[in-house]
Amino acid sequence: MAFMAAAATAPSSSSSPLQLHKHAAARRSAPALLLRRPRSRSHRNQLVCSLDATKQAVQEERPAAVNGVAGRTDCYGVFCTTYDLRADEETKAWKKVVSVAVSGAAGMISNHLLFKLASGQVFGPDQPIALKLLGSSQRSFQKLEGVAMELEDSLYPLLREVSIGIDPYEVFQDVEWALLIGAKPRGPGMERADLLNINGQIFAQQGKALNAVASRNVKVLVVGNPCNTNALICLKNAPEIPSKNFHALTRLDENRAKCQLALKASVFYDKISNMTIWGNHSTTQVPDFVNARIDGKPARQVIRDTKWLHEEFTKTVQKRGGELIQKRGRSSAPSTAVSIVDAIQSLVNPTPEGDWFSSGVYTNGNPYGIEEDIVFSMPCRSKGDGDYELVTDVTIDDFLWERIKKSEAELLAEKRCVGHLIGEGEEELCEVTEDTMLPGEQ
Ligand SMILES: NC(=O)C1=CN([C@@H]2O[C@H](COP(=O)(O)OP(=O)(O)OC[C@H]3O[C@@H](n4cnc5c(N)ncnc54)[C@H](OP(=O)(O)O)[C@@H]3O)[C@@H](O)[C@H]2O)C=CC1
Ligand SMILES: O=C([O-])CC(=O)C(=O)O
Repeated sequence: MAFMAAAATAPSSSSSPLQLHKHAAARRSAPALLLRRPRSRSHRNQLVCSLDATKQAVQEERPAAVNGVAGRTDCYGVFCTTYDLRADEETKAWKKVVSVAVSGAAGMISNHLLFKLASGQVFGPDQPIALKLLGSSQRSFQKLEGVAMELEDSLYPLLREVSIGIDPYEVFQDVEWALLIGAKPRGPGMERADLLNINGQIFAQQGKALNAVASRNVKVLVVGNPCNTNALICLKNAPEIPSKNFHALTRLDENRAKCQLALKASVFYDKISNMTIWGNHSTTQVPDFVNARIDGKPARQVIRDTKWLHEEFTKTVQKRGGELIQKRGRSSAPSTAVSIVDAIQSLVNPTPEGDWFSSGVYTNGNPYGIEEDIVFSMPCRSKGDGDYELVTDVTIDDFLWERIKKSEAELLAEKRCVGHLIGEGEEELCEVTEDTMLPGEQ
């Protein structure tokens, strides 16, 4: 296990970034240790070297140590610099550091997301952040080092700690947010069932790790596809964390739907509100024009072209990811990163009066009659405390309901495929239907 972390002692809060770099240079040759920030003022001048031998991880699921020595850590650069964070918090009235894990941290989406997180754009200008970057293998460790170097060179004042690792039991320790982006793309000739199984294993392991070591109120956002079913697998493997804390990212679909309505209505997209994506992040998703509003009016009062709404709008949103791949040669990354930011901000800020946002959440007593025990995208509101409630004042007409049932059926089929990963039976032959595709698949 290799790990890189900041610790806390001098320099003082008045240190300039340049001074921090000088300290970094001085520490670059320091022996490799797991450096943890002291938790109290009395420990400020200590470096705590901990190998945490008591961790009860499932050993056979854990990767081998990167440098061949279990518990050894690698530390370099400005994030090894010791500093007095508490003094910073006091003088600048900063909040307590928020600890955020990101898997797939060397991938394309993270390439955009990490810099938004570090800049303060996501959690706010008074919110220092610790980033814990998770890779999948020894091979990826070097890439993570490269990512950490770029973060270091960006001199973000709010970025107080960066650690990298390939063991989720280490990386997820005490994290308050887990942004699970890392997943295998579908390779040539790979069946959807294989994808569900391979990525499902990843999310089962990460769910177990979160259950073992993360904050008891960690918020988990699953991005890696197929994200709804991966989120279900993750939450089923983390029984000690509230199921309500798990989300599958459908915010990109919501943003795409808003863009299409704005284009059709010839308005700027900030005029579109109350946009729901129902169901799976797949080509069965249901972008809801029935409840959407344009400049405060029902979308159907502004866009009178029912055929367009029923046929083109729905299909365009469902297949937007695929169209983008065709044109760009790779799947959406910057817009996905933006939508992850939107999704987090929707949970940490109060939802504007009368509006809502979409998220793939666990169906447990939902008011719409959607099958329970799956992860389904639905309209949510938040008070800004990280939690959410489902919106009840929506109309579901026959058009929507018919399509919602289709997406529900797809998710139930996916759930049957991964029964062996959620403690519900043996591995079964997966029913792959034509509809069971990611937005990016043709
Ligand atoms: N929900 C949504 O709206 C969207 C979802 N996606 C999905 O997001 C995922 C990531 O996309 P993108 O960043 O473009 O993909 P990339 O292939 O660029 O990056 C994926 C990263 O995941 C890492 N990875 C693979 N397995 C694991 C693991 N077990 N633990 C941690 N990291 C792992 C890979 O690196 P390494 O193996 O070297 O560690 C790689 O860096 C894909 O599944 C994609 O389909 C994409 C767009 C929208
Ligand atoms: O299919 C993919 O990997 C990309 C994706 O989810 C999207 O663009 O919505």
